[in-house]
Amino acid sequence: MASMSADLALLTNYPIAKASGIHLGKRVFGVSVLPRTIGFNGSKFESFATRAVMQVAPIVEESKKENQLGLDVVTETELREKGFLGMRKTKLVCTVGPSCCSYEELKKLALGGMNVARLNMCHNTRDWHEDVIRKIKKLNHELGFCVSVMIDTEGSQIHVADHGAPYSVKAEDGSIWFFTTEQFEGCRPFTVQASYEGFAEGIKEGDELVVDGGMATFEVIERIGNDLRCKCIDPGLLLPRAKLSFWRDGKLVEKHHELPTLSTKDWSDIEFGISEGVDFIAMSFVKDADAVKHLKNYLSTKNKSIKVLAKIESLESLHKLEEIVEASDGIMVARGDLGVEIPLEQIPTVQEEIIDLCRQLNKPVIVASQLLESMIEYPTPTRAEVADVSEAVRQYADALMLSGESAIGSFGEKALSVLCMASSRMELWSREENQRPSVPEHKLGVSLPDQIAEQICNCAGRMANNLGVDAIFVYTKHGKMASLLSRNRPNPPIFAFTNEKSTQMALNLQWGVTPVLIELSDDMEANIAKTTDLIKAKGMLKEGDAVLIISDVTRTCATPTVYQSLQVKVIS
Ligand SMILES: Nc1ncnc2c1ncn2[C@@H]1O[C@H](COP(=O)(O)OP(=O)(O)O)[C@@H](O)[C@H]1O
Ligand SMILES: C=C(OP(=O)(O)O)C(=O)O
Ligand SMILES: [K+]
Ligand SMILES: [Mg+2]
Repeated sequence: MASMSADLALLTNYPIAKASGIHLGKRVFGVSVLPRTIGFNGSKFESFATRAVMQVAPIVEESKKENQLGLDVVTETELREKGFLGMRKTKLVCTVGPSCCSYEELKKLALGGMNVARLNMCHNTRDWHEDVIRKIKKLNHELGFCVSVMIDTEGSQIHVADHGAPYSVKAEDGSIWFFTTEQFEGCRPFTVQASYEGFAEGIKEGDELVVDGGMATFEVIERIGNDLRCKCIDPGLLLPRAKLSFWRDGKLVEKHHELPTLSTKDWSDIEFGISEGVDFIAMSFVKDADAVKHLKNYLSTKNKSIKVLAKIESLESLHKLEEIVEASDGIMVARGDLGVEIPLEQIPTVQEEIIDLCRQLNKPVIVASQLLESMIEYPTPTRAEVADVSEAVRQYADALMLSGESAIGSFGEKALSVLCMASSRMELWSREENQRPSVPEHKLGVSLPDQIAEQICNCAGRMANNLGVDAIFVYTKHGKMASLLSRNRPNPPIFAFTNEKSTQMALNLQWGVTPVLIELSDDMEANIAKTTDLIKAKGMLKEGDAVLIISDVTRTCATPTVYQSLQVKVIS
């Protein structure tokens, strides 16, 4: 007879237990929990992080004094150290949690290359989130960083269940378990609480209940009111807040349509985000374009330019992928929940399809969840994790995201430096050896000016590569031209000069774009002269360097029909 037991001494602490899930997920990941030798690049990662911190610190002070050119301190350091072509293109998002929420810890992540800080509203209190957002704004304001803030809604997670204990619990083969919606304190043997009243609705005898995408599987043997009696048919671990899915005849039983995408709590979190001036709202469990449009309309009535990202994490969202991508300002491939709703072996191809579609439709895309999961616990990643990160970079995702690695892990900074190193390496390889076509076939523009903008950016991308220019400068109000350039994934970095703070913060998520906040006038020649002079004065541009210049703000009365222009300037 099976007994409910805490599994392994290693798994008595919740965060560690969760992290270990990936190692112990028998048929899922099959990586052992044997102590691993730390060698390889361990010391290299460390020295990289230390070096970055040491060298950026004096520049932080300097740039505070005279910062006519709104270039953030981290980019400035990277540019000085590595030159234009050495700049990292892939953007990095870090989830903030208890392991990295102090001012000093956040500063280290900012120095380490965090472009966007993500706050998962599923966890912690309003006061805690407010405190973190204010610290990030303070870092930006006082030390010259440029870290955007994203809140991620809780959404209606109908399939979360808890066994009441803070550690993982083992389900043995043939053991009988009770999944209930009854709320009670503490834990009862063989009893799991489901988070949502209607979780068993539509579920029949013989259906399969799968925990965390395959950690354990049960067969439903009886439905009693809202509750289910189940038999374990594939033993494994139940972690706290485990994700559940139901399967019938090898197909997922879809249930998300039962609840609204944005709950009352989500709306209250959104109001909070608006009042705190966040830059992005990531919507969990998006089912169709309507929810995205609804939130975007709401934000526009409030005159807010907050960007709405749709998280692709359910089968339903895959059915309506194109309309969701079109309606949103960006996408997150939320592999954690997605892996519960589709067979795991489909994740890699689905990820690539989503990334390709986002590029076609010109929306930034983040690849999220379990990128360096073992680093929650260990100071080096598995080789397989580095390969996964590199593959996302090769597929040209705009951004990569850390979850538990930064939120609760002991090696968040190091995990960030692994992302930096692995993405820089793969970007270099892609540039030199990867022959994938750089311009997607899909045409976006409907109006003539939009078509012109798109064609100019497509040509500019090719031209920049063919001419081997050092950098691309784009002058943009709302970021459209900058994103169209980024879409072509050109070799040189794209400097996007804008006079809109919200544009600067939104472009932080876009591949290869360095947003720079600066006063722009109607006189484009004056803008170009001013920005090149400022960059030259900082020693970042020298005689003979070539810059490709694109603008979409030349709609002056003198040249009413010229919407966009493209020129190459060789610095004298
Ligand atoms: N703001 C926070 N406060 C406390 N813990 C957090 C916070 N954000 C994230 N975490 C922890 O980090 C883990 C990984 O984060 P994430 O992947 O965003 O959440 P989830 O596991 O709920 O999908 C969470 O399970 C939780 O334990
Ligand atoms: C990023 C994800 O969402 P969350 O962490 O909010 O569950 C995910 O499911 O992969
Ligand atoms: K969430
Ligand atoms: Mg999720």
